[in-house]
Amino acid sequence: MKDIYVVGAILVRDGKILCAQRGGEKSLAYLWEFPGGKIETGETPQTALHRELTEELKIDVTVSGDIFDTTAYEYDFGRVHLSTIICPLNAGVEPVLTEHVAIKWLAPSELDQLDWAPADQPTVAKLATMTFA
Ligand SMILES: Nc1nc2c([nH]c(=O)n2[C@H]2C[C@H](O)[C@@H](COP(=O)(O)OP(=O)(O)OP(=O)(O)O)O2)c(=O)[nH]1
Repeated sequence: MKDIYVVGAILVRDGKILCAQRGGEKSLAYLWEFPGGKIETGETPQTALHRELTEELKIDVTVSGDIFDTTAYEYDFGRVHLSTIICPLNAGVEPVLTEHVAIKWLAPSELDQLDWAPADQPTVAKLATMTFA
């Protein structure tokens, strides 16, 4: 099975977390995820995430945190290893949707209202018990 290394951002603002909905033409259509993508050769999770957030959401975010969580899930197309990093988002910085069909800002305890990609579910459960300033 192919191993796919992915990094996702837990973008936090005003105590809420940004949730992004995948498009209908992609794999895992319409499921919710953390914005991000595949780590390319020569990239660290942090540099890959900075690149992906610039490409996907047109935001310039300082990605300096450590890995918050790593999960693995075997999809029919490969085994996704998803690492997530918490990134504070400054007030006034507005994401622009270029790939996702919707975004929502939810409190940690509200995250389970959405239909998350399977690889994300353990991380969502871990976040659900937390509070962010
Ligand atoms: N960005 C992101 N990808 C995730 C999450 N959870 C999860 O299973 N994935 C999967 C979807 C994709 O198979 C892969 C990320 O690839 P990508 O973001 O670079 O590419 P993509 O959505 O266009 O997917 P693909 O068409 O290449 O399969 O990881 C998540 O929270 N964020």
